[in-house]
Amino acid sequence: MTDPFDPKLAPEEDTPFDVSLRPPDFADFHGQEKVKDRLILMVEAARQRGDVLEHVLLSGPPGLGKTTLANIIAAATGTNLHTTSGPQIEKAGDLAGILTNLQKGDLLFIDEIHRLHPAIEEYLYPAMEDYRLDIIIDSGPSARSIQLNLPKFTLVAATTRAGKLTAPLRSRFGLINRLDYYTAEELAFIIERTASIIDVPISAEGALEVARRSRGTPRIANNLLRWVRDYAQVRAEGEITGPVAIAALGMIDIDSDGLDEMDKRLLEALIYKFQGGPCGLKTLATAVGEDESTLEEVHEPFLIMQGFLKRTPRGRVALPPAYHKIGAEPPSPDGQGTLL
Ligand SMILES: Nc1ncnc2c1ncn2[C@@H]1O[C@H](COP(=O)(O)OP(=O)(O)OP(=O)(O)O)[C@@H](O)[C@H]1O
Ligand SMILES: [Mg+2]
Repeated sequence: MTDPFDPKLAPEEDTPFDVSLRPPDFADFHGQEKVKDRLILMVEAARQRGDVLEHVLLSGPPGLGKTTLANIIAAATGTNLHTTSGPQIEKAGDLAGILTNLQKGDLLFIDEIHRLHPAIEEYLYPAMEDYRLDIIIDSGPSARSIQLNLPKFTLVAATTRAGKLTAPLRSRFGLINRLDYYTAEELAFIIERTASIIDVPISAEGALEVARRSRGTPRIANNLLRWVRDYAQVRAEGEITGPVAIAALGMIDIDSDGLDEMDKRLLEALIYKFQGGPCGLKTLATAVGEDESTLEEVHEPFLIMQGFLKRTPRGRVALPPAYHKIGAEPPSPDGQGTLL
């Protein structure tokens, strides 16, 4: 059952809350040091040469800062940012409209680029490589191809599914950056920053307790913080201390590892219904009543990173910590299951 108060159910779209919390520049963007260093260097190199920045791909699970970084890159290069997304570009004409509207040096941000239609993707290749658009007008015998020259622009693309990108598209990016989950310490820092923006007192211990339960994800950390603030205001003295954070997050069934109800349901299904796996994604998705892509993009990467689950060619397999998490006995190493 879904809990209507689960802050993780807050819309994925950026709410005004989200926008006001977005770090405006590299200095305010905490964590992802490697990615940040590379981007800062690229921006500086382009600036010194008076050139346009190379195309950049940002990949990684939802809520880790891809859109935020695109905005920061635009601010750092002092260029106009045009934002669109894979599913929004339905026809080649939509892409042509966007590209022909760009001015030299502009930054085009395409979110969810893995959802771009393959036929449209092909128009993007010459646009990215040679700043040229080949479009076909008319159809049948009178079909003609015309070429338009585009201004030199930078494509910043984001994807939660880097593996789904075609090789030709991937090879056209100067730099591919994978964002990783944040450590609890990094998230605690981000939480303290957010707390000061929304003006709620928080202790170091309180920030760390929220951070540990945030699945390595700043968006979740900010959402949980919002809930903990409400709790602290109504049930405590207003300050978020360690015990206040623990009690607040316990009330919405977020456990000490940040696992939510769907994560636990997934592990339970895998262990109790499918004897710990291997179990195919489709079967698992049906068993827990969740969409396959949500399991694959949101729940699994975190469970894998935490060592609860592994993906094998034959399907998903539960690892010993998963059994402990749901209070089941792991199978003995000799392969004789002791489950039932
Ligand atoms: N490094 C960071 N420091 C501080 N806040 C951050 C950081 N990264 C992300 N955030 C916060 O988390 C929120 C979500 O980030 P963002 O929208 O950039 O994620 P995303 O990777 O684009 O997610 P999606 O894949 O769902 O589009 C932002 O509003 C921002 O406030
Ligand atoms: Mg985004």
